[in-house]
Amino acid sequence: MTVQLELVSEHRCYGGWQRYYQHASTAIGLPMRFAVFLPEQTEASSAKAEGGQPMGTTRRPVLIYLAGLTCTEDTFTVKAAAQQYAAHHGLILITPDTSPRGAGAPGEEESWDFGTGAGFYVDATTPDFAKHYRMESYVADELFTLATTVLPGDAERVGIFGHSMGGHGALVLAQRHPDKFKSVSAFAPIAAPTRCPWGEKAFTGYLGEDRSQWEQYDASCLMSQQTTAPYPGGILIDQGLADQFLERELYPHVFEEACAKVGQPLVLRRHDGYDHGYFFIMTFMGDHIAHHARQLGA
Ligand SMILES: N[C@@H](CCC(=O)N[C@@H](CSC=O)C(=O)NCC(=O)O)C(=O)O
Repeated sequence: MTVQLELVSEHRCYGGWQRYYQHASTAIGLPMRFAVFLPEQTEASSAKAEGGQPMGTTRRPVLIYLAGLTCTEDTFTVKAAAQQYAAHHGLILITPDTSPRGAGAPGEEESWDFGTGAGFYVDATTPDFAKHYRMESYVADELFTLATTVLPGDAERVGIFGHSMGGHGALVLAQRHPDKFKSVSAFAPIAAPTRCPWGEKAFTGYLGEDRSQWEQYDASCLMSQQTTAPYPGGILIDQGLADQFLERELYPHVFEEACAKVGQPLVLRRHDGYDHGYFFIMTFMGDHIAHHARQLGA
């Protein structure tokens, strides 16, 4: 596979490197951007990066983070305080943008909860969106492959987590691709998108009016249909109780019920006073990265 990754910028960080890349995405059919933190355990070097060669010789576990509505690859990178924990455990952290940019689909710029910045990590099937809005394929196939071939990630040790729309993405992609993602966690995920306004709007636009098609991208529906626990090592979810979106959009109790029904171990922690933002996320980031490090054998 010949892949041209354009290094947009790199920054020394906790003994490793924080990098931003752009590339021509085959899944999306447009340029895409992602950020990656390479811990020093990958033996990254700026000389190798300048030469455009794969950097690092030691394959390390990878953790993919999916961000929420309105975010880019930069949001988690600068706001979540995650690199210090990844450096400690020797984990590679990768976070993609949240949608195609400049797809030209009708209505994609009209609202902050649909279209640009709101790809919902699905492969769209409606005619207006099917060509470029293919975020499931982008994350689970293209980014996964980049992370474990061009970048020095270990393909057998990849985990996934995310926040809000990205928490939904993590819980769904993990269940749809358990062969690829060996650990999963989420911050304030949209846990039952077929029941909430954000999910109804996105799924109507990306998947069409037939609600039976939506269930394949609803973490709670997927979990309730499992015959055995897909993640026997456990799933971790943190939820703030002062979250402004909790009642209307998130429904963590529905996912909790689905896990109980199929015997999926779940640690769902509810925290007084925490809202939906990155101060909440950074508070519990160390626990999430430790959860993945344990399950990935980092
Ligand atoms: N613009 C919106 C708020 C958008 C918002 O809160 N986005 C969240 C994710 S929400 C679910 O996916 C986010 O992560 N924002 C980035 C940040 O830096 O906080 C509004 O007007 O309410």
